[in-house]
Amino acid sequence: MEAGSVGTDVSADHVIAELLEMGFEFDEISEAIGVVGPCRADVVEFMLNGSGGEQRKPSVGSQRRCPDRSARLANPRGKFKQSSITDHIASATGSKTVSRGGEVSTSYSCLSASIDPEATAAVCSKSKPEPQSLLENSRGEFDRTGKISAVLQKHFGFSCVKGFQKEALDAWFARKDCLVLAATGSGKSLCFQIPALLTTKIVVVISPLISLMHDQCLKLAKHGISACFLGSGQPDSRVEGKAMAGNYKIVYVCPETILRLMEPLKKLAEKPGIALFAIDEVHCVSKWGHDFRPDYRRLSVLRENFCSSKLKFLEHDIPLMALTATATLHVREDILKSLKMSEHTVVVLTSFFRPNLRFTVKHSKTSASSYGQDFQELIGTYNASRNFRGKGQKILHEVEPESESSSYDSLDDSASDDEEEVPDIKINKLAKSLVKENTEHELDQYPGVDDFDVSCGEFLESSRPEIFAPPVPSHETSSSESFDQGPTIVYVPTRKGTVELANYLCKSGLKAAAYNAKMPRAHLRQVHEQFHCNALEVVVATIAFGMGIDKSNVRRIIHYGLPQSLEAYYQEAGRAGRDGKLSDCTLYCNFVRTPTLLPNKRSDEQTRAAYRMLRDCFHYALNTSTCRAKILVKYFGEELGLEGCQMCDVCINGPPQMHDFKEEAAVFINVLQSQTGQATEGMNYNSTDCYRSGRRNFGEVPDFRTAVSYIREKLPRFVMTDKIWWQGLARILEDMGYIQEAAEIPRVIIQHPEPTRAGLNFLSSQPNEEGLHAYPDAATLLAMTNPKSLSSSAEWGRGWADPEIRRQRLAGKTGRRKRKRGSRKQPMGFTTAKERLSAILSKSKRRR
Ligand SMILES: Nc1ncnc2c1ncn2[C@@H]1O[C@H](COP(=O)(O)OP(=O)(O)OP(=O)(O)O)[C@@H](O)[C@H]1O
Ligand SMILES: [Mg+2]
Repeated sequence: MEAGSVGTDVSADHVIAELLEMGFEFDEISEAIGVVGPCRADVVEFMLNGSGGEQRKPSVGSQRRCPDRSARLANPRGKFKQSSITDHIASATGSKTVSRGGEVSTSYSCLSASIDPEATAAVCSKSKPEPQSLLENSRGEFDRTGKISAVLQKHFGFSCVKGFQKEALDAWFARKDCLVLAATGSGKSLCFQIPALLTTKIVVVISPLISLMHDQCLKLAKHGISACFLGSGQPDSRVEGKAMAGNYKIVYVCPETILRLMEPLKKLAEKPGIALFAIDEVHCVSKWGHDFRPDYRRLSVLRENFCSSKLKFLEHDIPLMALTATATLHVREDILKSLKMSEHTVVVLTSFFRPNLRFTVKHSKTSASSYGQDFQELIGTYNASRNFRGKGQKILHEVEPESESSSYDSLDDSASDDEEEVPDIKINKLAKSLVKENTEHELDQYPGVDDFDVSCGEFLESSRPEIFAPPVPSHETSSSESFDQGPTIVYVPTRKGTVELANYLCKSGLKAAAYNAKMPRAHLRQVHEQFHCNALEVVVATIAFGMGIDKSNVRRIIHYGLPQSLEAYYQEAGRAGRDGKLSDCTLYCNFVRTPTLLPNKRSDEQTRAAYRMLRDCFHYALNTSTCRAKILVKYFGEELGLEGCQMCDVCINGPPQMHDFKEEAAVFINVLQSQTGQATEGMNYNSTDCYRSGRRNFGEVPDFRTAVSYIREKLPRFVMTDKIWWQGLARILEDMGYIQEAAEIPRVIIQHPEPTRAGLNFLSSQPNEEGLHAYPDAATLLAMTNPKSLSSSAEWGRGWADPEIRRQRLAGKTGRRKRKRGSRKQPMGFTTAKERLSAILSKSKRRR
């Protein structure tokens, strides 16, 4: 709770609006205001603790009872009253603390204003005495609350820690291992930075990216805290030596390096001591996560080596604190196990919901030919705000008309290297040389590229720490003024895409730069710097740019192409709106193109998991009926309540009309049933009886394409239907549990669907069933509304009805697809691909 940051001077109306937004009931608020007056902190305090002692918490689901909701919905962009992360996470959302033993507690805390010192003491009293160093500056009298408030205020300018930060700090005080799961931008870094300020010991932080370590060290130095980072490149013995001698309060180390530094770290643990090992972005530990880094997995050495049973000088094990914003339940379990975290690990879990992020999905070809349509609005926005700002941007307009000179591929080599030139010209000049190196559709597979040209660095505390001004309450800025400003990050899948799109945006007058792992490190570093000092409007990047980046005013995250997982998507989207103000996260996805996995070495098990993640992501994009924020947090195991976010495209537009898929579903399942030779009790659906003569008649295995081709051939009313439409139906039936994938490794689109028992029951009972009503997904809607065929298979289907064409095609003479020589896939047919399919057959036989 930000006590005092919103003072008593704001009107009662404002306080009421804010607290309604947070989810409190109107009656409660007005009762509290009647007692304590119109101060938000006092009102919350009263509602949580004051009236009858009963704690009440706002439920996320009830967050949207604000009376002005309809006005906001009508004009969400203009007069939207922006909610802030600080409001929702610091004050409103209690964090759940769960020990691995199962103990759960919920807390609402503001150390400086409303915390109950006895409650805090209760946590301490269960633990051993405080470390000596914690007592040093307080004349033997330990005042944890006051001390935390003091360092927080002194170094960071914040008045209080958030609930989940306090939980994590409590775990550290109790010397317990701790897993912190909190939304992007919620402030996880403070959980491990504050301990460094409360003891004479050192905090060691394991972090996956040099750029991330660099940014954090730079900020810490500005806040008067000495720090250094040790990357994986050429070691600098001077910085490393100083770090291992305890000269910096916080030492950031990449996982590869920490494994090399085990012996020096043991000495450091002896003197001056290691207060904590923090493992940031800990989802990188898990093979089931989206950013698996094998070296993260070896970090179990920390628990194994830095315990009192191994190091006799230690009075207790050095606590581990693992932190992430994107870990599913499966990944969380894997983290605890892989890092060998203690049985008593405290799990601090807060909401993953980001109330100020507005999610939208749009259909697009996501190719260079669609830039014009898709980026028109973005270009217009920046150019309009530049014109509005007038003079300040003149220098850029002078450059832009020579449009060649502002694009990557057409800069003049002879341009002077004058130091005084404007930054975006410098970036473009540098980038020009990169174009040739980025012409392939290569992919950046891991965000974990060491994207800086330095492998270590030291950051001494500045003598006059810079105190960041506390965030400006959102009602004090006009949303229409602030929304359009602030930078944009566009994520594209390929390196070539970064250069092409950045080039296009530059030509359209924007200050844009490309960023991918193949570019020279000097360029990457420059883009980082330009981005952070607001010299760039748009960074077009692969996944190499993202994790942990903490720039407060990013207003838009655009994904131009489907990410590989919802974890990656939410992680990247989490770069937006870290100041708590309304920000847009737009995903452009080609609904009719089947997404594919990035080339990568994977075991079968990992491939299966990777396809599952990609499928979940595709289904998110195709969804037309469930709030997007709801799907996203559900993915991380959280329920958002019935109302949803009320901001995403689905909440705003509402679901499409339901469609009765009964007839088509019966036909489809019946054909599949015949393919697999499954018997159905009492099947009497006349229109499809003709397919029941056994699968040998038209296919040897359940096969989606064969089934659809067969339906189009046999039932004239379906001859014009598109494959995309049937894929949509298959998704619905799979969701309902009527069909399942028979292949060992399910892909994004079902390939070998076989009816389940429930599907067969539907088939036998369906003449009496009322209907099979479902929302068509986005691809199905396209197929229903688009008069043109979406997939080339529609044409294939049309021709298929002609016996002669069919004969020719089966003979491979006029095959629709001419496969490259050496291509692994076999042409579709009824007697081919035996090896590949026999595995499926035997699996489906086993199941039966
Ligand atoms: N108690 C607090 N009060 C106000 N602001 C805070 C507080 N704690 C952290 N912040 C601010 O929140 C912002 C985000 O913090 P941080 O980078 O630690 O987020 P994060 O949770 O690590 O996000 P990510 O998962 O994206 O890395 C920072 O700019 C920080 O200053
Ligand atoms: Mg972080």
